[in-house]
Amino acid sequence: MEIGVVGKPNVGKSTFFSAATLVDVDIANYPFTTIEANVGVTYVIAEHPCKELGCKPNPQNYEYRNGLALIPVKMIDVAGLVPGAHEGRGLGNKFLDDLRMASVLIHVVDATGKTDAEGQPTDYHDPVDDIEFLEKEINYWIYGILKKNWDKFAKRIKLQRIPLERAIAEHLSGIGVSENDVWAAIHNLGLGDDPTGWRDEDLLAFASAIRRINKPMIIAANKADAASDEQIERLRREGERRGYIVVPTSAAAELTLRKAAKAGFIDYVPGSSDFKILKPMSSKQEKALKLIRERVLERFGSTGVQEVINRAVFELLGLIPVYPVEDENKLTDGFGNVLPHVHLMKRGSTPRDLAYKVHTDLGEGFLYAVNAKTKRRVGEDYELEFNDIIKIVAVTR
Ligand SMILES: Nc1nc2c(ncn2[C@@H]2O[C@H](COP(=O)(O)OP(=O)(O)OP(=O)(O)O)[C@@H](O)[C@H]2O)c(=O)[nH]1
Repeated sequence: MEIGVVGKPNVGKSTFFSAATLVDVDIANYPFTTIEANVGVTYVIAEHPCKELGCKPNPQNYEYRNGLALIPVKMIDVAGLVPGAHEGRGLGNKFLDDLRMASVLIHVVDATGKTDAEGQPTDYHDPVDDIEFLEKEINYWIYGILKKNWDKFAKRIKLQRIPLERAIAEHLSGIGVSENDVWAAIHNLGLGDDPTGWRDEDLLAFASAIRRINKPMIIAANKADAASDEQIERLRREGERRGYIVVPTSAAAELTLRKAAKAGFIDYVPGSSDFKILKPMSSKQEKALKLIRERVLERFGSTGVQEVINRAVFELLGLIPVYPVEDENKLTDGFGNVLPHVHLMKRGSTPRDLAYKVHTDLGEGFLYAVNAKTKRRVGEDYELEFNDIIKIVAVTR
C-alpha cells in the first residue's frame, strides 16, 4: 500500500512530501528496503490499544508516543503533473509510472488560487478546476491503455468466451486493477457484457469509474494559512459535491514544526493541535512558531497534513490496525514483547487473513483465533475491528 502525493507545480506538493516524510526514526527497522529518491516513509497515526488497556508496549514495526501508534507507510512524490501528462507531456511517463504504484492519492491544490494551470503565479485561478483536471488526466490515461487494440481485444473476448472481468483486469493489471474493480465499474455503469458493443464514450465512462474505485483521492486544500475562510469553504463545498474529502492544510507549517521537533526545540506530535517549547531558540524562530500557532493551529485545529494522511488510509482505503499476539493474557509475542507488531488490514478482513499476513504457514494451518480484549474465541467469519488484538491458533507442520 502506497500513498501518492500529486499536484501541479508550485502548490506546495514538495513541501507536503518533505513534511510528511520527515520522521525522526531509523527506517532501517522497517521492511521498506531500497527507497528511491521520490519514495519516503510517513506515518498513519491511531490511538494505541494500550491507552485503553493501560499496558506498556514494546513496538517493533511501529512507533509509540503519548498513547498513539505511529504506523509507517510508504509515500510517493508523484512529480510532473501538467496538462497533457497522459500524452507524455512534461514528465508524463514518469508521472504515470509513479501513479501506477499508488493505491490512494493525496491531491495537493493551492487553496489561495495564486497558482495557474501550469504552475505559474497568477492573481486568481479556481482550484476546483485543478480537481477536474487531474480527474481528466487519469481518466484519459486509463482510457488510453484500454483503447489500445480495443476492437481486436473485444472480439477475442467475445469469440473465445473469456470472462469479461478477468480479461479487462488482466489488461489493466499494470495499474493494479482487480476483477472486483472491473465488475463494480461495469455494474455501476450498467454496461452490457458484450464488449464489442461498447462505444468510445462507454470506454471513457468505464475509465472514469475505474479511476474512482482504483485511485481514490483526497484533497489537501494547501496554503490554507494564506487562504480566506471563504476560499476554503468554497473549495470544501465544491470538492464534497464531487464526492471528495477536503482538508485544509498548511504543509509549510507542518514542515517547520517537524524540523523544530527534530532539532529538539519543541515537542510536537504530528496531527496535534499544539506544541510545547523545550529549549530556548532565536527570537525569529520563536516568532515563526508563534505565527503557526495563531494562524494555523488555533484556526484549523492542526496543520491538516496528518489528518489528510490518516483519512486517506483509514477512510478511503478502509484499513484498520490490528495487533497479533501469541499470549492473549499478557498481550505478548513469544519473547515477552507487549504488542510488538501491528498490521494494517482491509476492513472486513478475517483472522485468517491476518494469519496469512503474519506468515503463510499460520494462514494455511489456521484453526481459530482468540480476541484478546474479550477473551472470546472467534472463527473465520469474524470481521476484524479497529485496534483488535488477536491470538491465532494454528496447526503447524
Ligand atoms: N503560505 C504557504 N506557502 C506554502 C505552503 N506550502 C508550500 N508553500 C510555498 O509554495 C511554494 C511552492 O512550494 P513547493 O513545495 O516547492 O511546490 P511544489 O508543488 O512541489 O512545486 P514543484 O516543486 O515546482 O513541483 C514555496 O514557496 C513554498 O514555500 C503552505 O502551506 N502555506
